[in-house]
Amino acid sequence: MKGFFITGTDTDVGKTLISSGLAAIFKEKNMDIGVYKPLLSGASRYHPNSDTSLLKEMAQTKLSNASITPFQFKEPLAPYVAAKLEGRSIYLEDVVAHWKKIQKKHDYFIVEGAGGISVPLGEDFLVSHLIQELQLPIIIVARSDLGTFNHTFLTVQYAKEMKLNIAGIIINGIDDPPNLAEKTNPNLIESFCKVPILGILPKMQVVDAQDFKQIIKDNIDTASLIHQMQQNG
Ligand SMILES: Nc1ncnc2c1ncn2[C@@H]1O[C@H](COP(=O)(O)OP(=O)(O)OP(=O)(O)O)[C@@H](O)[C@H]1O
Ligand SMILES: C[C@H](N)[C@H](N)CCCCCC(=O)O
Ligand SMILES: [Mg+2]
Repeated sequence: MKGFFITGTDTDVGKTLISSGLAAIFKEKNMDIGVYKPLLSGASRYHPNSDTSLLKEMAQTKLSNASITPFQFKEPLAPYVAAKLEGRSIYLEDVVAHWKKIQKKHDYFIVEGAGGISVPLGEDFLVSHLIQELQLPIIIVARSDLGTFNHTFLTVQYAKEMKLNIAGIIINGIDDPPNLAEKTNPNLIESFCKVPILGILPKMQVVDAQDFKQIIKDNIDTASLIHQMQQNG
């Protein structure tokens, strides 16, 4: 399977906005793109603002909300914990079984995890283990401000230890004008992590997914991402 797994240094770093924007850009290029956000906590997959709905709408896929997100949980917690509170147990093989069903429906996929790369998703697995199963290259979404170096470095080291294929890092939410940490972080991250920065995205005053798609186009070499997707798999 070809595509990207969008992970991050934390929850709320912009994975969904970036995943849905990238999916919309690939769709515009006539690519047959699907989305998968297997575990959603703290929202209903049918709510118009849920990760699931935004991904589906931007990718313009016919996949149902239930197949994009087979597992949903009420509480806004790590999926493993949210599942436990409902007396449920989720196993990696269940998530992979759903993936095997939907992956036949599109040529390319954007997959979003939940929170950061080591968040517990189920009984026996973290986000990183799901990535190993899906065998997709990862894009790491990181914050822009002070403190992000440490989170990003640790995420990259862990991803390397887990033998994941890292396509690059997207730094999201830079201020206008950028503060001193935001100005110096990209070079610092690139030189110590030895992973390419794919783009630096500004903080939006009013968040709109279509406008964000344009921001991605303006700041990320999406043609090169498409090329990478076509080569992989
Ligand atoms: N560049 C940005 N400018 C302004 N707001 C942003 C930006 N990126 C993300 N946001 C906002 O930050 C919030 C978190 O973004 P998003 O839902 O994409 O995070 P996430 O990493 O997918 O979180 P989760 O781990 O819950 O899936 C959202 O309200 C989103 O609109
Ligand atoms: C509910 C939230 N929006 C995420 N999907 C889940 C985030 C779990 C984070 C767990 C942690 O790193 O402490
Ligand atoms: Mg999200």
